[in-house]
Amino acid sequence: MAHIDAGKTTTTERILYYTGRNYKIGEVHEGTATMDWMEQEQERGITITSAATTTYWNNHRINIIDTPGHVDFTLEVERALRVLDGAICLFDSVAGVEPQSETVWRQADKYGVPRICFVNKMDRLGANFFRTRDMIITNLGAKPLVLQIPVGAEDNFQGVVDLVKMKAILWSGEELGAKFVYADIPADLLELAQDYRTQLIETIVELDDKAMENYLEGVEPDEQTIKKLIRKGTISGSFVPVLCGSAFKNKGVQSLLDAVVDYLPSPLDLPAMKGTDPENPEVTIERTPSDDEPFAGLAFKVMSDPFVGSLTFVRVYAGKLAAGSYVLNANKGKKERIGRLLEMHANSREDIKIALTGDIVALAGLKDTITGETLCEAEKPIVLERMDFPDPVIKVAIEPKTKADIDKMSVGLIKLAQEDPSFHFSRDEETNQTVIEGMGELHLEIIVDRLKREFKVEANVGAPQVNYRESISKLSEVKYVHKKQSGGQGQFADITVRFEPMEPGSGYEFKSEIKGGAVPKEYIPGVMKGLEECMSNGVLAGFPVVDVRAVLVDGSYHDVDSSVLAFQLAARGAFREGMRKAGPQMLEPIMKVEVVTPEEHLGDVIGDLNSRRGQINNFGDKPGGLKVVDALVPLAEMFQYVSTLRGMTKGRASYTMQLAKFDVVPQHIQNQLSTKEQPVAT
Ligand SMILES: Nc1nc2c(ncn2[C@@H]2O[C@H](COP(=O)(O)OP(=O)(O)OP(=O)(O)O)[C@@H](O)[C@H]2O)c(=O)[nH]1
Repeated sequence: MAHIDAGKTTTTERILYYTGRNYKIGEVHEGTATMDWMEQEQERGITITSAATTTYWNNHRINIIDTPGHVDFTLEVERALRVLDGAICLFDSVAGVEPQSETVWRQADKYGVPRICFVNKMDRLGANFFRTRDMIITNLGAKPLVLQIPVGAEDNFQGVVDLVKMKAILWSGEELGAKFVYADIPADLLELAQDYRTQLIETIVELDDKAMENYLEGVEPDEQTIKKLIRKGTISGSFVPVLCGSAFKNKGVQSLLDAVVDYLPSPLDLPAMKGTDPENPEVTIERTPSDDEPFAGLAFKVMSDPFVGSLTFVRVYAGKLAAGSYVLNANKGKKERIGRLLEMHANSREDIKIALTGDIVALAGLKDTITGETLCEAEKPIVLERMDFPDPVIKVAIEPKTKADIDKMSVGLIKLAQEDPSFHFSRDEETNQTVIEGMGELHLEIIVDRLKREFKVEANVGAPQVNYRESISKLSEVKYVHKKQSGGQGQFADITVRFEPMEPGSGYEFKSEIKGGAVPKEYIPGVMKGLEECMSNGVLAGFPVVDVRAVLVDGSYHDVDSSVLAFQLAARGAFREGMRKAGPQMLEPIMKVEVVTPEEHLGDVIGDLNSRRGQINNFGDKPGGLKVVDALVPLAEMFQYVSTLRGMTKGRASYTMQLAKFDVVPQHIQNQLSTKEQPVAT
């Protein structure tokens, strides 16, 4: 995991080569990287989908997922971190810890994933290992444990000093299979190496009383104990080991692989996986990671596949999964037959008979299972914790160029949405328009491109629009009576609903405080349904409503005329009235933007950000005489920023942005939005 361009794919290619999976090394810039197998990835030199690959090193099986760095594909990082047991966090040694590294670091924190840092690109002009180490402390708030220091840098980068063995490892060339030798530590590095070795030992003996006692008596732990303690502290998150190298020049990758085996957890090191009983969601169930436990696995990715229809990637958390067997989809309560079981190697595959605890495998031809669902042994059902799916922040209208393509487009959109839960689409029956929603301009551009290439649909695309939200600013309580008596059976429902604002990011919640059956139990689902329907359609301009709790406080019913439908209709009425009285407001996504620019363009960059309603938070210096500007800017003002910035700085500045928060839209813009038409394809 890393910021865009730190070298994830380049490093993964070396790993596949050294572990004997590939016989040649694919290069990202030549469009031949194995892991970037999609055409769009090869053309653009970026990773879009996460390919899962299995390989072996020192008698250990390693499953690798190479994640994208671009923020639009954050879902891929999220699902990889949900199912992997450890991560390598890569840094560009010139740029150090970049904004997207911070984001993925926080994501890894959320899932408690132990990690190793690899300071890559040590061959580049301006490489600085120690500055990057310091930034791990200041920017990530983590505790780095330096296991290697570099021998030379830039053109003269030769290898590393291994502080565990107290030996230099020098690579003798830059050719693919680059060979290395162990050598004595160069004299000019001896003192520095000794300092860092002392820091290393003093940190790890803290984890073991016996080792600490010995150390205080002047006896250092032996190599085996050092490794054991580094492993212990890495898994518990006490520190993060830091290594360095240059993937592109084939230096440092073998020792990185050793570190993966030595320090990152095996699936068997992990605590029992928590889940719930599908029949009774309040009951917690645990599954110990062991082949002897009943099978439980999580589907974390679904990919359409030209040969087998669809491939469902599953991480096995407990037990065994055999080809030809039946399992239960615990979320849906449906049985699925495991036809083919495949071990994936980037885009090739191998049929296997059985998968064991800890394995990541692909299942061919599952019928009902989607991303985030649990497969398990039918007699021992469990629902494992799902993963978080980010909500789309932008949308565009699309329309097939010919009427004949309408059906093909629907098929394509359904398939793409199955693969990618951060992509949504909807069809407005009234205007006959299809709107696609995603995480950013690049995300939607790739979707449209895939529609064209994989589903042969040419589409007209409208201008991107922000996915606004609506919320409320104060509490309101309304009584609403739905009554109809004209002809046929009458309808009656009476409810009182309180609408309460909630913390940003808390979504929507329903609660019932009904006592004594004022609204009978069987009608409450009607109220819930009516409210839920309205939540996707706010009262100001029809945007989804968030951060609201609706509490059903009171009501009454009629013995003959009340029905679920009547309560559903009452809830809709209560929603409309209640929201209007609760100080409704529009929210917009605010992006954290970081621009890196040569000093001479700094004034222009800042002026332009100001004109985009930007709030400049910070200035600073970057290596190479560059300036960095941090700002918060509404996403609505950031469309096409890439070309403006390029024009303004003659292509010398770069920027990244990510979602920081949702904030209230200024009133004059809210007024425009409430009257504006929804997006139209051009
Ligand atoms: N000089 C130098 N260049 C490197 C090194 N590692 C990677 N690169 C180059 O950096 C660029 C980006 O590398 P990638 O491997 O695509 O980076 P990535 O992190 O996978 O990028 P995304 O998937 O797009 O986020 C490519 O042009 C690589 O050749 C290195 O060690 N030294």
